[in-house]
Amino acid sequence: MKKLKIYGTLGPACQKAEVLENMFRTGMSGVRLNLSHTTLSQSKEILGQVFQAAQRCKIQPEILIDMIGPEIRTGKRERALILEKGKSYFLSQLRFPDFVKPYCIPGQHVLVDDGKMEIEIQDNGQVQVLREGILESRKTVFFPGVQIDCPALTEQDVENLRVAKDYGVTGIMQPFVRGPRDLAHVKKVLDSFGLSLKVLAKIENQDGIDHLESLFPYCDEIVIARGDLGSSIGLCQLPRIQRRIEAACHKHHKPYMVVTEMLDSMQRQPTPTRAEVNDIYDAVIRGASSIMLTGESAKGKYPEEAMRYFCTIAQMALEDRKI
Ligand SMILES: Nc1ncnc2c1ncn2[C@@H]1O[C@H](COP(=O)(O)OP(=O)(O)O)[C@@H](O)[C@H]1O
Ligand SMILES: C=C(OP(=O)(O)O)C(=O)O
Repeated sequence: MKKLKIYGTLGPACQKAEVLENMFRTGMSGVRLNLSHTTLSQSKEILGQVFQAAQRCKIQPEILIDMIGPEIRTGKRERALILEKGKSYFLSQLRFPDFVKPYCIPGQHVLVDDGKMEIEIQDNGQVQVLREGILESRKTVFFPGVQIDCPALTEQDVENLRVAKDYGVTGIMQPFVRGPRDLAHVKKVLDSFGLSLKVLAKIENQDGIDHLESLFPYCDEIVIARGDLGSSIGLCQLPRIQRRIEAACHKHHKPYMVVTEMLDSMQRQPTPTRAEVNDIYDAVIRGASSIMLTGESAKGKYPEEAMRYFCTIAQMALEDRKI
């Protein structure tokens, strides 16, 4: 049986070598750097700490970079914007990228930050808040029912790939894969830089689901990216779609990762919920090849404790999987 890989997302909460060392000691196999929030050259210090911590634990760490790709996000902001239910705000306050402006027509609903917030576009350059929340920097934006065309890789992505070798990157996560063409394009860019990195295809919308099996020859691993996937297909559909993707991967012997909100409550509390411990055990016993923490390790209050729970439960499920 193959070893389970366990990842943590890098961010301000875990950027100390001691914190990273504790995470490696409890069983973390590698890290993911989300390049929607930073660049490789801005992450030199944190990656240096990753290698230092891994070396102390005699681990060769996996370094995954998550590309910007066709993902749509709000702009950077120094201070969070509180969006109150029922209130109106200027669209410009939300800092959507310019290329989505033609789709901002009155009546259009938009999900923000993996659907935590929802707004409706109005006819006076304003939006009304349907589901309230706090809008921080660079959060995901999803227009239900609208096809927005974007390139597979942005210029920033290509620049990050150009220097990937210098930073010890071992794999790339391609967001919102819409079909084999996206992965063929990624492969072409990797080849042009002489990179032979592992390619992980993130399934985040209906296009990805519809083309799933045709992606298998073009990637090393499938990622069930439940954050954006939940917004795209509707949260109530998520469990059945997760299981369908898992079944297709098993049928074709394709490794897959399960990710997002696996220990979400541990961003704020030192212990997980019963549902979360079940989710981790279930994902591993059903055959995930890897699992990953996101906000819990990147910006949560308890990154080490979260990784400890994550690894302990995953290890237990892995032992039970042998039965
Ligand atoms: N490299 C980083 N620098 C600063 N903040 C980060 C970084 N990576 C992640 N974060 C923070 O942690 C949150 C959760 O991480 P992640 O799941 O990767 O992002 P998102 O949910 O935005 O896709 C991000 O929204 C962001 O607030
Ligand atoms: C991991 C995910 O991607 P991102 O953090 O880029 O939204 C997700 O959508 O589940």
